[in-house]
Formats: sequence, structure tokens, C-alpha cells
Amino acid sequence: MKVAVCQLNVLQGDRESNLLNAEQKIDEAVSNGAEIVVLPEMWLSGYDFKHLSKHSEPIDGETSLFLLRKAKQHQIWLIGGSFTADRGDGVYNTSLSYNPSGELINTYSKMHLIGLMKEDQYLKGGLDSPLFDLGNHRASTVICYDIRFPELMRHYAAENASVLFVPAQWPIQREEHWRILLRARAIENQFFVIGANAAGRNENDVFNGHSMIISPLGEIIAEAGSEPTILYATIDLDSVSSVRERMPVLKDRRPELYKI
Ligand SMILES: O=C(O)CCC(=O)C(=O)O
Repeated sequence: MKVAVCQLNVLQGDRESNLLNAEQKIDEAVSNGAEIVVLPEMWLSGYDFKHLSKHSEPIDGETSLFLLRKAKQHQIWLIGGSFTADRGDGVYNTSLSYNPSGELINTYSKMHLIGLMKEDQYLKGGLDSPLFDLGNHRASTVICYDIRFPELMRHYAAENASVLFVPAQWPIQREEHWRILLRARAIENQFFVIGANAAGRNENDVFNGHSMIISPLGEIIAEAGSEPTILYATIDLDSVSSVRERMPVLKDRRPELYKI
């Protein structure tokens, strides 16, 4: 399947421009043959917590209608980055995914909130770790800081996920952490990892891109530079099972001995 990662320049607080840009990039990705399109974290508003109430909307609000419409229009799998979703008991950094019929197939709210970026002062942390079906394969999503918590991704691998999507707004200071952690998560879990970062800046941070598509052996299949772009690669999700058969890391675990 051909994957496209839209590495967007997210303009803080400027919903109108960000929406237009996302729509153009999705259209462009599809015109280049993409079947799976991935957006970054908070692509609609950026980390604009001062105006959180303006940016918060219900799960079935306008962002979800936009994503649904694009998935259906182009008959693609759309991993819709994330946005600030008001889920009744609070606002969550939430990722929605759609299948080519425009059906919502995954709702994941970021579990680990990053205090360094004051996220925990404004948002609630998600409690669920769902998987979803992508054709004949299982898939999963985490958001940005979540990749520092390998237990979550191990859960997805143990539940037979073949691919992990990682929408992010990862700052330049820790770019090597981003690159190394994405590869480590791919190697240890033997699944594809698709990281979609932003490329641009807000009042506090620079986001340096380097979106990546990584194989279950940890090879970098494609990596973007620091400019806004669309990153493409063709991936074979069937290859995951042969990698796991050759070296059965997941079977060789001894979880009864780990005190975590
Ligand atoms: O973990 C990091 O260094 C960056 C995480 C982050 O920027 C985020 O979760 O938004």
C-alpha cells in the first residue's frame, strides 16, 4: 500500500489556513497514488492552549466531518493526526481514523501528556489503547510523547498490530530522540512505524519535520527533511508476519518475570 505522510507547517491558532493546507495536501497525496494518508498532531490549531475553548469541538464536530468527507471522497484510509476533542468530561488530544468508506474506525486520545509543554495543565489524558482493522491487518495509533512509553506499544504488538501511526509536533531540540525512539519502537515490536511530524514553528518551539516511515526491521524506508513536504513509501504489511516468524521476539517474552 502506498502511504503518504503530510508533513505540514502548522500555523498556531490559524484554523482556516491549516484546514485549507491539509485539504490541499491530502488531495495532492491522492493524486500521487496514496492509499493511506497520515496527518500530524494538532494540525488544525497547533499548541494554542490560550484559546483552547475556541479550538475544542466534539468528536463528531466539524473536524471529524472534514476527515470523513476526505476519506470517502478519495476512498482512502485517513489517519487524521489529532485535534482537541471535547469528550464531555474534558478536552483530549484525540486522533480519529477513517476507512475508505468514510467510517470512523479508530478514536485514540493521547495517554501521556507532556508537562514540559504544559499539555497536562489544559488537557486530560486518554484511558484507552484501541486497535483497528486496516484491511486484513491490525493497526494502532499513539501521539508524540507517547513513544517514550514502550509498554503502550508493546501492548499493541502483543495484540498483533502490524503498523503504528505516530502523529506528532516534536521539537527540534530532541530530534535525535524522535528518530531513535521511532526506530526502536519498530525494531522491538517488529511492526511498521509511520511518524508524521510538523515542520514549522510556534511562539515557543521549532518543529523540524523528519517524518519517517520505518520497516519492522528498523530500516528507514523514507525520511523527510525539515521543510513542509509529503513523504511517500510503499509498504507491505504482510511482511510483518515473516519478520516475526524468523525471530519470534514477541513469543520469547517472559512477562511473568518483569516487575513494571
Ligand atoms: O517527548 C518529547 O520530547 C516531545 C513530545 C512532544 O512534543 C509532544 O508530545 O507534543
